[in-house]
Amino acid sequence: MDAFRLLTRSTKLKPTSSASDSRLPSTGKAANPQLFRTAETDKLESAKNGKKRKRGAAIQQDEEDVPELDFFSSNKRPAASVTETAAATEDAEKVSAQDAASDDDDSMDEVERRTILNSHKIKVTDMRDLEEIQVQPTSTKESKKKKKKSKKEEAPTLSKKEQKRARRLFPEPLLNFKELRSKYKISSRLAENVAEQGFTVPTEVQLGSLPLLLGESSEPDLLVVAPTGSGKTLSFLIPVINKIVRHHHSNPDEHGILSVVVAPTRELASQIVNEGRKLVAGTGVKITLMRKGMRVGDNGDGNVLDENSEESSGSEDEGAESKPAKERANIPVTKSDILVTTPLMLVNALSANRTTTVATLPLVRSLVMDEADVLLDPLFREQTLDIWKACSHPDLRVGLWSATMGSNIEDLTKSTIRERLEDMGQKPSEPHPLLRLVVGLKDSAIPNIDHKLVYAATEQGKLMGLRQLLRPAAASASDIRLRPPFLIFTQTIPRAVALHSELKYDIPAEAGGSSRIAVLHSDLSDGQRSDIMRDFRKGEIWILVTTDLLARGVDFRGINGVVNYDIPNSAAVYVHRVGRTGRAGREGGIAVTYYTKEDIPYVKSIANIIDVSEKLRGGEEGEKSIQKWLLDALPNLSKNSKKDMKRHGVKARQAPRLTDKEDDGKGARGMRISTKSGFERRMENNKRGAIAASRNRKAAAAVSGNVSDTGSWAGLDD
Ligand SMILES: Nc1ncnc2c1ncn2[C@@H]1O[C@H](COP(=O)(O)OP(=O)(O)OP(=O)(O)O)[C@@H](O)[C@H]1O
Repeated sequence: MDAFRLLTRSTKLKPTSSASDSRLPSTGKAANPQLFRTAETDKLESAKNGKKRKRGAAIQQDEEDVPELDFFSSNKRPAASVTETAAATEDAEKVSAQDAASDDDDSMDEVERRTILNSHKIKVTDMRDLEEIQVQPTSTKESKKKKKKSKKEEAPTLSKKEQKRARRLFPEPLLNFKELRSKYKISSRLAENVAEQGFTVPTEVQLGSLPLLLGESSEPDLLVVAPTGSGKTLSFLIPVINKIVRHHHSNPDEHGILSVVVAPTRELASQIVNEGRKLVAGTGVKITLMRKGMRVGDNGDGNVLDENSEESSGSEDEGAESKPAKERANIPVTKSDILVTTPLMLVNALSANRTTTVATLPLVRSLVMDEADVLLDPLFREQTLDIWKACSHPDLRVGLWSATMGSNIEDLTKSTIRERLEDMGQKPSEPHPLLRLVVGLKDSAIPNIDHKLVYAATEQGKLMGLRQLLRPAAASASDIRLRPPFLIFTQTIPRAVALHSELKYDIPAEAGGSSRIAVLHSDLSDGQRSDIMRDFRKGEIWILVTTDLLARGVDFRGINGVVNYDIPNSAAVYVHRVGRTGRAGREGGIAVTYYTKEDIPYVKSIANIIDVSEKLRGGEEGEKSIQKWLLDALPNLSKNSKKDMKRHGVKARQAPRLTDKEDDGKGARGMRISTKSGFERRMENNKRGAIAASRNRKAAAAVSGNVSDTGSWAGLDD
């Protein structure tokens, strides 16, 4: 068969049975959030857990007690639970401390640890040079002993395999959330706040990373690569908050920014603050979202944060920065412990919009980089490194978290840690390792979603395919069925705008009309962006057209699917985009990727990711959507073309930015997103609406007393 015809065959589409509708992410039924485990370790873990439960179940919740999760909203907490009462905290500290004492001697032997970590596909590695590991062994007692064994002489002769083995660590895993208090002695109020989230089982990344960050060994610098939606936020927030609670106890007079969390987008930063607020309630720790106009940096009295400007939320106003110096001096200064920020926002604040040298943040002991690979990518690298270097405390620990991490990022991390120490001329109070924790296969997509790679030939073909997708009611058995809510990704802002204006009249008035579909991108104001995010989370918007702005980190729990209307610029972007569905182990999410003739050179890396994800999932060869013939037939991309694609996307879609006047909402000519004019579609839509309304009136008259279900999603009728 001719190679082109071969390539243009779409992957096999499995009809989605109606039964699968009942297990959609939006139905809110959270499965076990762990992606990898075996029956053998289930038994081992429950045996261990059983032993502990007998001693007291203050924090661990039983399966039956778990509240059902809402249609992609955040967990609700009873108002009373968040009131900050110091007395209650103290009482709880005493009770839980008694519990804690009874659980002390429950450590596992190395075989058990290995079994559990391996079955959850958790791999912990010491990233330092072998010589360093021998001089300063850390982590578990056993690995310490091993490494002490005259490794000095052995090191130069070790084979690569042996070196790998020497670096491998098997720390104790966290079996349940109760252990946070009983074994790791975290603040009782924090432990309660975690328990109130209603989570029953720690996810793999929590299971592996929390003991490393909370254990007795010296806190490491940590690089974590774990699947999308696997609970990394909780994994870094718990240790950061706990460290600050401890700090407040031991240094009651030292207040200021003790931790900085950096995230690439405002949407993600604000989500981290929301998660953080649930965890800090009643602990005395304060978490703040960085906003324009806030004053931060060393004023000689530690780090200050001008909170007056925080109230200027959402708007683009210049806040305190624009106020005369006299007025600014009178602004009451409140101190925050955790600052969550985008890189540019903090660097601008530290350097008066790049007009001065970057001020320091001398009290910061923890720097968390969420989506670290993108923060250290050339796009943000300079700003992120400036922040890293501004954190001048010798005992700073860094955490780098993402679902994807190239080896170049690991190298950059190692060299930055080294350079920073050299520049400072001051040694940390105790030596500590740089560890790497990987869950599953590095840089792979989650195995619990269905991937569909669909050849659409042309731009028009994609639009037709998408419209087909919007009509689940009319779909035949062989079609893909995707129920809202879902996200649609495009390559550029003009294309997102154009696709939105093309689709918005497709939604019948009786189903909510154009208000059900929205577009979100970085050209919108802060206020517009947060309104759209809020409405999508509330379920008022069903379809959100967006750019890679929302590709990373953003957690809409009940999203049923993701449509890559334009193929992603890299395999990593694919992993993050599709990871917006299938969060916390939810099954039933779908990721549809359309590709055209122009895209064929770029599809192989995506097909490979899908192939690996399907292998991780297991199942029959015939059930896989990526067949071997497709992988063999797709061309490989050169290194340079990959780089070019990562930077600019598919060339043909790089629409020159149109001015507002020129923008007809349809993007550049050759790559227009349009089948009919907006006017034609509006007229058609009005006509459809009138017919449907008249049909409804007749039906309502016939069946009196029955409430019509026009608000629910039944697809878009022709
Ligand atoms: N142990 C748990 N059990 C069930 N749900 C959990 C657990 N831990 C976290 N979650 C939920 O899982 C969802 C995803 O978590 P989070 O946003 O931290 O993922 P992530 O690993 O940071 O993903 P991404 O790589 O996409 O940023 C959240 O809704 C969170 O509340």
